[in-house]
Amino acid sequence: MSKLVLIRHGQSEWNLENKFTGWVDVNLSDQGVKEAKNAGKLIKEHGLEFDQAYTSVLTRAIKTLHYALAESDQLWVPETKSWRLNERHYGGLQGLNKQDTADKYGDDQVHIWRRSYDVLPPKLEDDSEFSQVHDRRYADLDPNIIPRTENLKVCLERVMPFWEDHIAPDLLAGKNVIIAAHGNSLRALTKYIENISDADIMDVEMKTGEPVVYTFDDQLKVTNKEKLDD
Ligand SMILES: O=C(O)[C@@H](CO)OP(=O)(O)O
Repeated sequence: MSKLVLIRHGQSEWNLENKFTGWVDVNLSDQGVKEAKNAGKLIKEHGLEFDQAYTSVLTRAIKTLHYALAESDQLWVPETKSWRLNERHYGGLQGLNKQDTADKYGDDQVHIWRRSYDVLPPKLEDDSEFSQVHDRRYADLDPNIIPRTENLKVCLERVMPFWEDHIAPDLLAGKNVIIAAHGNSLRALTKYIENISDADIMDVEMKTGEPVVYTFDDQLKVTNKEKLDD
């Protein structure tokens, strides 16, 4: 039996400002730091011990992982960062205020962009200040693979190779794994793990800083799911 803990990063500065974030590398807010530390406290209280940690290449998720591991006395756990765990790329919406965008395009359109499984937001131009095409952290990625926009379907397609190559083999080897990532990259993983339909995934939300604990049998079937809160 192995355990997998998923944590969405604590509240970010752009969560607080209600801006579409995606691949833009914003920091945790003060509240987000508190949430990340509280996640570590809950992990410790529940006696969860990890063999491997994974996170994205975005500061808000990396810091959340570190606060949670530090708080549970496990900062030593081996960790791997991957762009495949990054937030869903929000395309041309990155950097825009969500309420202003709803006022301009309507609540329904914004809900479709945010939660539909397969509708793509408009593409982000490469010369935008919110583009990642010239970001050094993606220098060894084929520039054509760097997203210009993603929906949840595309996000799931780029998360899955990481599941197949890293996470699933760890769980099958009996390791306990923690992943600190993002609302939508974790919704994508949740869809796969729980076999949620394209329609039903629209209603699944991840709370910031709330650890979700799965227990798997040796065939990688979920035998238990628990959300840790105070
Ligand atoms: O802005 C984002 O990148 C995400 C997560 O904060 O927002 P949403 O809730 O719209 O998926």
